[in-house]
Amino acid sequence: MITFPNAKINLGLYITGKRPDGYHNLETVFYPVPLEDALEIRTLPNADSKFLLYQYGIQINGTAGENLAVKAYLLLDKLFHLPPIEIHLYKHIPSGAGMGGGSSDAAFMLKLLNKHFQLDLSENQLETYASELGADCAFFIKNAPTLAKGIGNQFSPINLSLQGYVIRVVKPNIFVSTRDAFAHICPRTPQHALEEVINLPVSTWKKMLSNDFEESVFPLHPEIGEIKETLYKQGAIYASMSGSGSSVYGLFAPGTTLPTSDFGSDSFVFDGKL
Ligand SMILES: C[C@@](CO)(OP(=O)(O)O)[C@H](O)COP(=O)(O)OP(=O)(O)OC[C@H]1O[C@@H](n2ccc(N)nc2=O)[C@H](O)[C@@H]1O
Ligand SMILES: Nc1ncnc2c1ncn2[C@@H]1O[C@H](COP(=O)(O)OP(=O)(O)O)[C@@H](O)[C@H]1O
Repeated sequence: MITFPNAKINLGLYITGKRPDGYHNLETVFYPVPLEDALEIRTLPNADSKFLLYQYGIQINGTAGENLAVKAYLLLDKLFHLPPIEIHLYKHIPSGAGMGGGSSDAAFMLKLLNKHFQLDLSENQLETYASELGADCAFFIKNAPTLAKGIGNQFSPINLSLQGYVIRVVKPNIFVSTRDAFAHICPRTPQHALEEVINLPVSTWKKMLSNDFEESVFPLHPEIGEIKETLYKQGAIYASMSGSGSSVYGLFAPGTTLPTSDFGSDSFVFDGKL
């Protein structure tokens, strides 16, 4: 059985406070983007090990046991004693990009196992398991535009459609660790309420909507800020870094033909339609 875990972008991201457990409270809107990995599982009868992981496409760091798709399998295996499986993971979503690729693989693995082994888990149960695997992981269960608060795991659905908008995502060859990006942040209350700004026309977002991580990440890596400027020069209505970086996206009016891009041979570029 196969599934296609997609990426997300953050529309606005405000770090509002630091909690006693070291995590940060934030406010953001997660929006799904049609840049997809491919994740396939097959039951392995008479296998010696619980799982075999085959990985293709973009390389990611870490051992098989550290892979979030595997962690998702092991989480449900602990509870439901699943048969051994073979996992094929084709990575298209760059990691360390702020696009939630690893979290998406984990959430889609939970959904895939639920279906494949008929576990009959509800969306709420899947969200609860997903939140054990990463702060933004549960978003990918419903995978619909969501306002997130708390540590990024308290969700309210929002009525927002960017359908038809053209998107360009650029990920330079720079790895920004989410943990390090948080370490340089000074939490504050946002100037404009995110719930309100997100309902305003996209043309107002340039002035009204921002990502607090840009202030901590752009000075360390000016190339990332330059990509945002380039996307505006190319005609983006709104451009921003996604999550804790290092990817930057531009939203362009429906029907836009994007100019040819030259962000350097080291950069990953995705052009698509929302
Ligand atoms: C902050 C966001 C916004 O979208 O960044 P991106 O991952 O998208 O870049 C996400 O919510 C991230 O979610 P996720 O990537 O799952 O975070 P986790 O693995 O749970 O946490 C990585 C590290 O970030 C820090 N962390 C994470 C979330 C949070 N609300 N406060 C934190 O301080 C912690 O130091 C934690 O050890
Ligand atoms: N299936 C996976 N895909 C991508 N990254 C993974 C995966 N499993 C574990 N990781 C690890 O998770 C970290 C963050 O990856 P990812 O979630 O893609 O990025 P981001 O947090 O920037 O959105 C990376 O350090 C990577 O090694």
